[in-house]
This record gives sequence, C-alpha cells and structure tokens, in this order.
Amino acid sequence: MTPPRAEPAVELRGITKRFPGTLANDRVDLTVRPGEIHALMGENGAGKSTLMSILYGMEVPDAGTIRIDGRDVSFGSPSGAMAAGLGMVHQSFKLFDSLTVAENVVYAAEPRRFGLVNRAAARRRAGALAEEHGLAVDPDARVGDLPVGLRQRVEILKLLHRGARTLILDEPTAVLTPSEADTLFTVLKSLAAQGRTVILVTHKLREVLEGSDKVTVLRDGRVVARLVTAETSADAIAAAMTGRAVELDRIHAAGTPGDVVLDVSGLTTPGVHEADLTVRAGEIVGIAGVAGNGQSELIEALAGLRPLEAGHVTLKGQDITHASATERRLKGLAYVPEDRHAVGTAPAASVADNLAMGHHRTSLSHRGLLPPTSVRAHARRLVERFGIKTSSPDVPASALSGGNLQKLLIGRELAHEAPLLLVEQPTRGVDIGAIQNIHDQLIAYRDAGHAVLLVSAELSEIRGLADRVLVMYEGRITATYDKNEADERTLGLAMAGGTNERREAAD
Ligand SMILES: Nc1ncnc2c1ncn2[C@@H]1O[C@H](COP(=O)(O)OP(=O)(O)OP(=O)(O)O)[C@@H](O)[C@H]1O
Repeated sequence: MTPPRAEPAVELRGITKRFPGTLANDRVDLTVRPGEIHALMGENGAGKSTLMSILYGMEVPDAGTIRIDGRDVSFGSPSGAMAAGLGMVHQSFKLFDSLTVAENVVYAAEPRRFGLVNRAAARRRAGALAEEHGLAVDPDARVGDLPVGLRQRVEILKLLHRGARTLILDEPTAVLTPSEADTLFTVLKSLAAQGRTVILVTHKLREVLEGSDKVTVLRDGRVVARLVTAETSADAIAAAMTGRAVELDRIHAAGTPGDVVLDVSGLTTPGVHEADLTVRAGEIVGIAGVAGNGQSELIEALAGLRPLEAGHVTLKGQDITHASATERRLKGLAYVPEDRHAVGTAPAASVADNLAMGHHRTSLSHRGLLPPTSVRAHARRLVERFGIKTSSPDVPASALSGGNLQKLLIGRELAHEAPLLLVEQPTRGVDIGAIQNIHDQLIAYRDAGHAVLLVSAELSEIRGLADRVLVMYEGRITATYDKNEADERTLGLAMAGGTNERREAAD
C-alpha cells in the first residue's frame, strides 16, 4: 500500500445547488482521503447525484469550492474533471456497442503511431490494464456482445487508461448479480490498496458495511452523518438516512390465495423453455434466479412484448396467448418493466401526465379523455401515497431523482387495480425507507385480492414478499418452494443450478 498523501483526494466545501423549487445541495462538505472507499448514502432525492454531477463537472454549483489533491479546481465540463484525475462510471454505461473492448478502453485517448491509431498498442494496453487490475475481459470482444458485468469492467478500464486516481461509481451493483458484485468489490479494494480513491453512491447497506471505509449520509440536501464504517451498523445508517427506525428485510405473512388468475403452460420463447406456472388471486409468486436465466424474457412474453414459439396463457380464464400488449392491459394486466427509462416512462412529459399514462379507460377518464383536473388530483394522490419527492406534479419526469422515478412507475401501475400485476425489480435504485413502503403497498395489493408475479434479483425481497417462489435456471423453472421452505441457502443453491428437483406446487 502506498503511504497516504497528506492532502485529501477530494475536498468539497459549502457546495450549494438550487433547482427550481428544490434545494438539492445545501452547504455540503465532503472530504475523501486517498486510498479510501467512501460511500455516499441518502434517501431518494437527498442530493447524491447532484453532488457527484457537480464534482464531475456536469453541473455548476451555486456556491462552494472543490479541491482535488489539494488544488482548487473549477470544472466547466467532465473533461476538466478527467484531466484532474477524476473518473465516473454512470448507471447507464457510455460505451460503443459496435466497437471492441480495446477500442472502447482507449477511445478519445488512443495510442497513435505516425498519427494513426495504433490498434496493436491499444489491444496490448487494454490487456495489460485488465491483467494488472484483475478485470479480466477479452480485448477483442465486441462490447455489445458482453454481459452487463463485463461492460462495467470496460468502463472502469477506460477510466484507468485515462489515469483516473479517484473513481466515482453511481449505484454500480444495481445491475450486477451477487457474484459480479462481490468481484467488483474485490477490484475496488485492490484499487484502493494501490492508493486510488473510490466514491460509491449506493442504497445497499450490506455492501456499504462490507466494502467501504467511511460513510457520508445526506438528507434533504444536507450532510446528516459522517460515519466510520467499522464503528457503525446497518440500523444506525438507516436511521441517519430516514430520521426513523427502519425494519430491514422484513418477512411478510403469507396471503390467502383464491382462484387462478394467470395460467401458463409450456411457454416457450427464445430464452425460456416450457415454463408452467400459475398465479392466484391474493397471491404473490416470486421468480428468483441469477440475472440472465430467462426471467425477463418470461415476463416480457407475458406482457405481450415477445411472441411465443409454443405454449398457452390464460388471464382470468380468457385466452391471451396471442393477444397484443394493449389487449392484455385491457383484459386486466399491469406491468412494471425492469428498465424504467427505456420503456416505463416519458421523460419530457410531466410527472402528472406520466402518472396518468394508460388510464384512458379507467375511472380517471371521461369519454376516453383525461380531464386535466382529474389528472392533477390523481397525481397528487399518488405522489402522497408513494412519497414521490417532487417540487410539483407539473415538472417533467426527467427532473425526478432515479428512485423517485421508480416510485412513480410502481404507483401508476398499482393504481390500475388490474387483476394481475407483473413487476420486475420493483425497488431497484430505491432507498430503504421507500423499499419498505413499496413492499407494504405490494402486500396490500395482494391482500385486496390481486395476483402478483414478481421478478427480483434481491433474494431478501423475494423471501419477504412471495407466497411461493419459483427458481429459474437456464431458461427453465427448475424448482418451486412454498414461503416457509424458501430460505436463503435453498434458493441460492437452486439459483446456481444445484438442484433439478422439480416440485409442482399443490394448486
Ligand atoms: N434538473 C433538475 N431540475 C429540477 N430538479 C432537479 C433536477 N435534478 C435534480 N433535481 C431535484 O434535486 C433533488 C436531488 O436529486 P438527486 O438526483 O441529486 O437525488 P439522489 O440523492 O441522487 O436520489 P436517488 O437516490 O433517487 O438517485 C431532487 O428533489 C430532484 O428532484
């Protein structure tokens, strides 16, 4: 380990940033030492992304100073921040799918020979960096063909190629499988041991406790706690974030299932083989599995977004095997997709309009039209019920923080009161207090007699909510467990393909 330099790697003093109607950062001080893994935590909308955008030159603060390695700086753009030794891995990666790993790593900082890009040197450089930092990835692979965990490695390699000494990672494990997340932390710890600095924005208490040295907690734009990880606890961080005690990883009582609402037999589509399942009224069926084992494909096929090669699907006894996505909605299906940006919401439209989407045939509408007064009243109800943090329902959805956009999507879909809800990763990017609220809302929805099919990468979420758990492995449903059998070890084993025992649930 290199001896710590005297000067902090990053020193923010008095950073203030106001957006119309919101004080996003209020005199924030943050000091991060070289070689430190520093977690930045806080509820959705607390101001974490804003602070990191300011540090990285994407937003200009209204007040405050930034010092990097002891020097005062003021960035007009990310390129200035990069030149000062900062690098950021955003939630949505900024890579070129059609280029190779090596081409992406050296992009805009290519090794040249006689003015031309030296491809061989680029490959060697990418390979050497990968080797040095334990970030194994084939330099010749096309980035578009790589799974998300490897694409993230390419992002990190790109920053290291440009000489970044401080890495900012925005919710880096949100899209990773548990084993990919473990690998990422091994890499981050070794980068820190070499004297590099890591700032981690995350909602996941477990990884903060296991992987960070210090924690700074923001609430309503202000620093409310500075903690040394080794001296704190999950409960203490949660309390600092929310200002109240939060019951973590609660297991809800089982429901009382009624008639079958969704009946699927032999469903086959690329990525899914002969899936059989039922979901009853008043029941939450959870699908556990390591990401990429067919869960998303199954849900998309049920939502009408992928044609079936074989199989049969009924919703409340009606055949919807070949129904379009719109027809399925009309017949009683609501859907919260995994990707809230690409398919779930319209960023330029207002929060109120986003909450009203798809409600043209519900009680909100009047002869197929949506009167503005009803739209606003509906928005106000959902903003309150789901704790969506917004200065007004009239602001564009793009002004919401990531977690608040997720609450909007869940609120809108639950408000349909559809007999069947398909929901993927309901609490991705959502803070711990809001997770508890979303879980309570899903349980209330079930208890009101609706059927819910839930896909989640969070085992604690599946265990907490599901009455029955199906495990998907390599495109097949390989096991079914009742709530009381679904302990972490059993599920983990089945998710790793460790069992082919197939028990039909007693329907
Ligand atoms: N461009 C903008 N215009 C208006 N308000 C904004 C804008 N960007 C952020 N805000 C507001 O500033 C506040 C802080 O948002 P920020 O994205 O920094 O929160 P966050 O802590 O990163 O939340 P999350 O955990 O949900 O990502 C929020 O109330 C948000 O709505």
